[in-house]
Amino acid sequence: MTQPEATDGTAAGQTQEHSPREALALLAQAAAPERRGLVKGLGWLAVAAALEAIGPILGKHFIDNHVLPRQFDLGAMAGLLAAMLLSGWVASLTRYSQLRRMAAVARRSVLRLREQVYAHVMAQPMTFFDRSITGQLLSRITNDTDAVNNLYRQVLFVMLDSSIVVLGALVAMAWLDWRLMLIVLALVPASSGIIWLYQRASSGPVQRARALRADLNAQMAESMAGMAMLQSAGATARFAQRYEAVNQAQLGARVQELRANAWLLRPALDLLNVLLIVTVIFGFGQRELSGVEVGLLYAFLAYIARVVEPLIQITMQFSQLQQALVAASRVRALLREPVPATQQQASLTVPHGAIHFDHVSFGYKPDQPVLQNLDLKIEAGSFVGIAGHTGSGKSTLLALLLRFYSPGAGRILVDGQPLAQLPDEAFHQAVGLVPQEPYLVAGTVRDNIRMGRAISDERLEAAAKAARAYDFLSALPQGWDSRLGDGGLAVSTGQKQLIALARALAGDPRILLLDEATANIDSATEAQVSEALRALRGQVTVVAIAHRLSTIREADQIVVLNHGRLSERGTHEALMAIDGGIYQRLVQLQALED
Ligand SMILES: Nc1ncnc2c1ncn2[C@@H]1O[C@H](COP(=O)(O)OP(=O)(O)OP(=O)(O)O)[C@@H](O)[C@H]1O
Repeated sequence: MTQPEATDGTAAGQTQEHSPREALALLAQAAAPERRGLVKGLGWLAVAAALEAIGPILGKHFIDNHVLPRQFDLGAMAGLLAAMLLSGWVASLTRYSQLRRMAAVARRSVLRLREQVYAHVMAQPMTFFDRSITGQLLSRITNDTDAVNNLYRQVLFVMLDSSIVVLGALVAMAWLDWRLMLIVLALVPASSGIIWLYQRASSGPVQRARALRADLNAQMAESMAGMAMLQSAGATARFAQRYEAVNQAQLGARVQELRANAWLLRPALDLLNVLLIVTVIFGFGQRELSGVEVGLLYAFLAYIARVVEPLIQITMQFSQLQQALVAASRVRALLREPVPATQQQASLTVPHGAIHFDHVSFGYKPDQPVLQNLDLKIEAGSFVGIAGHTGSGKSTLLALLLRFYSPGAGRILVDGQPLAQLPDEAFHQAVGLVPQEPYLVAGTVRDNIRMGRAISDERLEAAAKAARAYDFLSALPQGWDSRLGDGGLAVSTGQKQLIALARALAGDPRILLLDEATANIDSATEAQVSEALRALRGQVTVVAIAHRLSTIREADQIVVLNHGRLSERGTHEALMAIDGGIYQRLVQLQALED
């Protein structure tokens, strides 16, 4: 099948809106089943912040009531000190246990989210994958959901926890002296201003680094998928150079981002801290410094120390937070991609396997018809070969039968029932496919034919016999327990193709589709495939696209497509009798090639 063209990086329908609201909605949705646990956790964090806020007030009492008036009431002083220590410890313990609880909620939420995204992508129609670039899709499922994990950690731990601490300290300060509290409160807009400046300086590099990273992933996935082509074309060095260049650019963008952090963000926040302390001390200097004010000064300095660190924490996480928000909104956009509604009827089955293309038209793009008004009846149990020039629509016809796409006009009937209405299970049971590129999984011969289906060993062997694969499989070093696929035995393309045929037949299909299954195999194996197809006559409807016309020579009916229209139809002999016909010319061309 012709490879789809990738025009842009995003799957269609994926608007690139990166609003924080979208991202937060995603978090809320993924954590929804654990809302109670989260609310409880937040409640306990508030208790911890309140306990922490008590410390400096106790310290103030200690100074004002005991140290300055020189009232060394040992019992009361020990009580105050113990209360300070205890409240600190209990606060730390509470905070630690709640943060652990939230980390677990985050892990479980991301797990759920990843499963949801995967299932959603799997449910997409083929047109979605035509529009997406595999590497970017992979990156979306793995990296972006990882980034959502980060977002959880940051939103829940840094942002919420730090905000609660800041709030607790501000309330305590207001209670002590609201005017001084207002001075400290100025810290919030001042640090927001710094964040804004920082964002402006770093958003370019942040976006660039992110885009380049996605590019790196996409390049890697594409290179792996096309390794044979790259190596045979001697293009590996060039691709490595391209990868290196993007890698360098990504590093450059990251360094720029870190520079903005090191030269702007941290020094500015430190300066702010110093300014604040100076202002508060100056504020005290303006008053008549009575004894009582010393305790207050102590409490305020203690609170400032507590407020500044969480605020710095919030701001320092900002660039990561930005990335995580972008990733989360992308995941949400992916989840918004609509899954087409099916009108399947549970009662339908495929008892025979007769196919009727009832005036079917189809185009991948609305204005470019690929199949035009195709009217074709295929009897149950018959063998039909599809031939035609390259690009004539053969693979497209098969893609429609496989329900990868739906006809634009007309309909496809199987045993008189609309193909679209067959329930998935009945459809997969009824239709077997042998693709052009046979595909082996890492596992034994049995695993490779069974493919996780509940099929008895006897049935597997019968399928292997029908596919003419039994003899060579049994002769492998460990017979049917030999390992194939990644890290397993190397078998020839022809042998892989016989395994693929056995796999398709093991499911006992009513309809068997072959997509250029004999294009890359030797003549001896092709003869075996032809023999197998002959033997299926009367039992299974076979629709075979064959570039190699000898495979379909004995078909009951050969259908020739030309620019998406049915142009000739008949047995090999009948079509060869059409002088100047497309089929005749294709056969002659092939004879010349051979
Ligand atoms: N996924 C796709 N998206 C857009 N256009 C496509 C897609 N697949 C095929 N086409 C276009 O549809 C037309 C028919 O292609 P198709 O693959 O069905 O032809 P074919 O007869 O099977 O060709 P070949 O023998 O080369 O496999 C071509 O013009 C092709 O470019």
